Amino acid sequence: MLLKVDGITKAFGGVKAVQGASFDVKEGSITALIGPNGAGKTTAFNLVSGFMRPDEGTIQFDGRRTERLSGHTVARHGLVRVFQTARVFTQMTVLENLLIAARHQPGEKFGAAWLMPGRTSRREREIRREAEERLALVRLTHLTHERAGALSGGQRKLLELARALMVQPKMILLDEPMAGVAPVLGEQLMEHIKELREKAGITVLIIEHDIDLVMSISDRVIVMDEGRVIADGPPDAIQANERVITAYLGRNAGAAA
Ligand SMILES: Nc1ncnc2c1ncn2[C@@H]1O[C@H](COP(=O)(O)OP(=O)(O)OP(=O)(O)O)[C@@H](O)[C@H]1O
Repeated sequence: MLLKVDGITKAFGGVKAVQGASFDVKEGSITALIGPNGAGKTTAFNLVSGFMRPDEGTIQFDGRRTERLSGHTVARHGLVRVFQTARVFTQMTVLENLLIAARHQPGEKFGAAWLMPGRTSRREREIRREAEERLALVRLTHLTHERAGALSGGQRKLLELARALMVQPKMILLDEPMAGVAPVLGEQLMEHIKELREKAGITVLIIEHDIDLVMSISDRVIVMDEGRVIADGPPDAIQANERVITAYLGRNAGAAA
């Protein structure tokens, strides 16, 4: 197991967003985290990625306890979060967005020298080649020198994904990557996610509301409801699970009433 989450709890005032949730993510898997609105999925992501500290419980990533570490440190250990809203630098080109991300790699001490023509070392050329590879992986090569601000929402998400890959993560957390993306680009994005696992061996944990998509892409599905993990298993078993059906249908019936 690459990630082991044991009994994490997080409350905001009186609201227990996550209540003693435990789950594991196997190395090399695509695992989906699903559940009705307010189930605690985003809070669980915040805890796992070091953006928040749990009130209780432990988190182990790649054999190391991480629940007290900052998001920055967790990312340096190889667990990187890709945001629902792409946070690209709009004034920079697509390529520059990736080069900047590489600066935060462990061991990178130099400044923005490689953004200046004529001052490229071997390492800088390597980084540039890596950036070009990442852009090819998400099919953005044709936009390499375009200003990031000119990209569509879906393209920005692909850029954000490529940027997260610049730090060579072992695992990425994707929060609703399909939200607001045109269907054609969404399908491509899914293909890229599968390729990440197949070609780069990256482990993926994904929050996604589109159940059909979750069922088609993931090896395992973890279901949360009211801050707890209520089911965990392969997609077909989850689809047939009575507690899961009740959690979703019960909520929908309530909303319709
Ligand atoms: N920073 C916060 N302050 C107060 N309450 C919060 C905060 N973050 C989350 N909550 C509450 O915690 C509960 C779980 O929220 P969370 O966003 O983790 O659920 P979710 O499963 O990601 O939902 P959605 O699918 O709607 O994004 C909700 O009741 C939410 O209102």
